Amino acid sequence: MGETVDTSEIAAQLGEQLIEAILQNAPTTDIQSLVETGAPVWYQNEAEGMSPLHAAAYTRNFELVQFLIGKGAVWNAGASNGSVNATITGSTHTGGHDLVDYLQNTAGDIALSYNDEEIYYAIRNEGIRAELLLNLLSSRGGLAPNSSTNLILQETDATAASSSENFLSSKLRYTKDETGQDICFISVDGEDIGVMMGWETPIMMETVQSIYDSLPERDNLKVLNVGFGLGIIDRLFQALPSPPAQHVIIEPHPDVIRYMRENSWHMKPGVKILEGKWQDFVEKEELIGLGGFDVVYVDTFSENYQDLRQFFGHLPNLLSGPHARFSFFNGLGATNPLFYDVYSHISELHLADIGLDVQWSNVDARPQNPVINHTMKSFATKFQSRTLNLGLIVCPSTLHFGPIFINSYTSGFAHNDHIQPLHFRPPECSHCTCVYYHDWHRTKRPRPAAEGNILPAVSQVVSPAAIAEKASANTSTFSSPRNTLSSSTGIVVASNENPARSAPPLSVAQQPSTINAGLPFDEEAKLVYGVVLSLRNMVKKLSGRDESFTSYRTSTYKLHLHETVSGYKFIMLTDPKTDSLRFVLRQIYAGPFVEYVVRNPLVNMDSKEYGIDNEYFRTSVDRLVRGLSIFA
Ligand SMILES: C[S@@+](CC[C@H](N)C(=O)[O-])C[C@H]1O[C@@H](n2cnc3c(N)ncnc32)[C@H](O)[C@@H]1O
Repeated sequence: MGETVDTSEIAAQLGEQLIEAILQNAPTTDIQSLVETGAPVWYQNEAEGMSPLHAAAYTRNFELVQFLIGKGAVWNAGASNGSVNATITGSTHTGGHDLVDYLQNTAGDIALSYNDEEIYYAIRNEGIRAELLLNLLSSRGGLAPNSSTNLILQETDATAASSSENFLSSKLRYTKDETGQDICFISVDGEDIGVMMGWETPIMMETVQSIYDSLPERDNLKVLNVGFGLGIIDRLFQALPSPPAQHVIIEPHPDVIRYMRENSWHMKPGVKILEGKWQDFVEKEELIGLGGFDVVYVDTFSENYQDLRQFFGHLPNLLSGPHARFSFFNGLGATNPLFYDVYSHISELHLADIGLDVQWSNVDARPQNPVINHTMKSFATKFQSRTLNLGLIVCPSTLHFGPIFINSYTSGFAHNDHIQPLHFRPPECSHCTCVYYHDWHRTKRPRPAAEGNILPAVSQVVSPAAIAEKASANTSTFSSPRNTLSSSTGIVVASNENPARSAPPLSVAQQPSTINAGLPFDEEAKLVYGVVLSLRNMVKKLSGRDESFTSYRTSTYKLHLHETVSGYKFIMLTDPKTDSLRFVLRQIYAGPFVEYVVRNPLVNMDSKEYGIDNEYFRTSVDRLVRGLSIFA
């Protein structure tokens, strides 16, 4: 008997070869012949979740991106480590499910992080095409509703945030946030998830204003609102110069209905409350018999795009005529710009199917006084509202083609296979300003920076002994967003706090690290930055071409560099034996940094007075680094 051939292993080898060739900028013809001879374009490696399309996006090779898409590359690879199981919800209120995380960037996200519109649009358009096709197939029964390639159809879990049934039977809590704004929560797995938050008011205001301004007739309006929540939009409808003659609200949740009753909504003139889900009424005389509506607005919770699309199908029966306006709160993939973009377009196309014309407009609805909690953070992106000819769609999150400020380097000297601290600094500084510090392991610890030499939100070097005591059972502690992370081996890390509120500095006697200490870490950072700049310039001069260096090795450490096209640098120092960490640096940049720093409006990247530290970034970087094989 002949030997068994392991085809998956061969595919993996070819896939790796293909990715490597792309990253090495091999000639396009070589890459094409690799694909022609069987290298799988759908391949996604386990170590980094990288696909050929990711690699082409990293190297900004548009021609290759087009070629790979033409050959069947998966546009949303990375959405969940190869098998897509994200749910696109039909309303805003996704219950905090992130569609991607730091290891789950799609190739489109990478293009976006480079501000590469050409590549981004090629991938996005492929996304629209593929998702439309999958929608069509599923609606004709040609595809199982939980196909692993389709973004929209699969429920990720059955918590109250993603299952309508569970949501409707869970307890809701109405309260005020710390800025005094109304907020409505449910608890999912012990975490409070905002169903509706007062800071979304500007989005609702923009919606009502745009609808109202575009109505040819404003008297005797008939308005239908699906999903009361905090009643923000209903209050705004009621506050119009000519309030609706008829105002129908569909709401199924018993706690919301109780809240409505407590606030006398059942008594308001012209208001009719239909207690139940829209699905219960949409074909019933009770609703249809009320006559066509001039305005229909939908903002539910825990429903997905399939539900929303079903609702679209009923619009011709609900709207009063060509002058009528329809709008919905668009949270389609709102935590990821690519999915958001793809699904905004898909909804537009599906609305066109039923004769609705779409117009979009923008609204910046960033919270003025952001409350730092998980829910708020995941939605605290720049908001966008989109106006329709026959309605208005409001969308959280916006495409980010603005400049991206990134500059990072690591400092310190390695021991074992462990990686040393990371520092980030704004690119404009001619001297080194440390805006982030993270250390995993080292024998020769840096000393604390001189007073006044580091920015708020940048870590202080503290005693490993003190840390070790605190975190004895835990090798990595992120107990609070503004907390101290400790590594099992010592040192530092973070405080995102105002120094005045931070823990008091350790006394000299408490600082055993000084005996074996290296330079103060701010000095060390400057030194590394200087070395990198000099080497970079030297390489450029010597090569006489547009060449850059990506690493160098001494007998005691190895320095890895990733420089983005926009000129920012990511640097790590490791043990000299470590293999290339270029991909890891790229991942830190395209993953945690873009996700939690660049796209986080709470981080002021231009600031020379404040660091960029934040819980999500730190946790993601730590998890990414600790997951590396060299860390094992
Ligand atoms: C995000 S809130 C709406 C917020 C509202 N737009 C406002 O301005 O305050 C979602 C509401 O939709 C309701 N809801 C959930 N599923 C629904 C369904 N199938 N039909 C009608 N309402 C639903 C929820 O109970 C909740 O009150």
